[in-house]
Amino acid sequence: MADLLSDTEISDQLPDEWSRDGDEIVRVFEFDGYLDASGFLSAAAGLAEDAWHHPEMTITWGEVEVRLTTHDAGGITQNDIDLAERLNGIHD
Ligand SMILES: C[C@H](O)[C@H](O)[C@H]1CNC2=NC(N)=NC(=O)C2=N1
Repeated sequence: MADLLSDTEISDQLPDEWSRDGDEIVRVFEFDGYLDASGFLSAAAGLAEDAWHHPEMTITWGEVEVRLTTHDAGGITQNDIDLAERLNGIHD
């Protein structure tokens, strides 16, 4: 199981456009419309399944909010940081 990151490690490693919210890291990805957002959601789900690390994702018109935490560890681990970077990679 992945170890919890320290506050310093989290702040040092937060990927671009992500922020910390307690025991989660969060980013709102923006899109031109609902179908673009849903396409991202589907691709993100594939990356999550591939990583076997699953975020909470909320889709609204033109936005997908992604929240990551490691449930097994009870907080933020390297798994969250790594998946956040991969999600940035399919959006930015
Ligand atoms: C049994 C355990 O829940 C699974 O191995 C995986 C599934 N996906 C997961 N996703 C997240 N975000 N945290 C986990 O701890 C986690 N665990």
